[in-house]
Amino acid sequence: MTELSVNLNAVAFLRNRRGLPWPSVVDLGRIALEAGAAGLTVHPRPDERHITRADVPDLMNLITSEFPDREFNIEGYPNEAFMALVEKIRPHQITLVPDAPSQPTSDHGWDFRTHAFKLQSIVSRLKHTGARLSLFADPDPDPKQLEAAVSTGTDRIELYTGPYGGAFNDAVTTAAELEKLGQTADAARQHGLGINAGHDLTVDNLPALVARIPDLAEVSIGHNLTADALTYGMAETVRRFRRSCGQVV
Ligand SMILES: CC(=O)[C@@H](O)[C@H](O)COP(=O)(O)O
Ligand SMILES: NCC(=O)COP(=O)(O)O
Repeated sequence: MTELSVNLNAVAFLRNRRGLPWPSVVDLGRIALEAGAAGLTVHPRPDERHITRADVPDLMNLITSEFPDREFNIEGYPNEAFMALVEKIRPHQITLVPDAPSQPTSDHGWDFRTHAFKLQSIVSRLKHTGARLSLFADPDPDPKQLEAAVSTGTDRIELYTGPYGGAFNDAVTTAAELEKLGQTADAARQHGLGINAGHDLTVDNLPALVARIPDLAEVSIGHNLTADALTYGMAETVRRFRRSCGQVV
């Protein structure tokens, strides 16, 4: 079954517009978990444009104290500050992305052939936290790329679905991007890697993705989910996204 992890970045972005404590990422995270989300995801970027480092222990405490059967996934670039944060928090999953500090968003995965050696020591160090490791990956079924990903010691890759999600008004490109994702997932499976996915996923594009990648373990979704929550509320939105993942709600 494909699990849904709710990314709270956009909630934090709205909160940060003013020096006020609402909307609360903890309160919205609680509603999402009560509605059946398998976990929460945050991406505490160096500039704290949305999720701050202070948010992270509050959200981990929410899960460990109120939802001990759910997961906390922390995403980020493995600089020393990020490594120290996740080593202190010890989340259930750590997702490493190759983002530069100034990047507007995550818009590409790791080039494993270039970065495997660097990632090996980072993955090895972070495994001592007890977390599952996931590495952000472009849709690229090249066996050399997947072999390099395996050499890092990672448990999973997270397929970058931005090009797929961004082609929402172009059926031909959508189909082509979906097949690239599917072929990459097929290759990853053959190499023993678990498969996550994320970026610009919606209730409309999720069903085809889950159908093409039936063992897709987890999708992490924030931007469009938060937009829908403005219309339907967080609880009903989580239920809508869970149904789009094929879950019986
Ligand atoms: C890795 C990924 O695609 C997203 O989880 C990322 O966290 C998006 O970052 P922003 O919310 O800052 O755009
Ligand atoms: N890893 C993807 C994620 O957590 C959220 O991406 P998006 O839904 O905000 O594009």
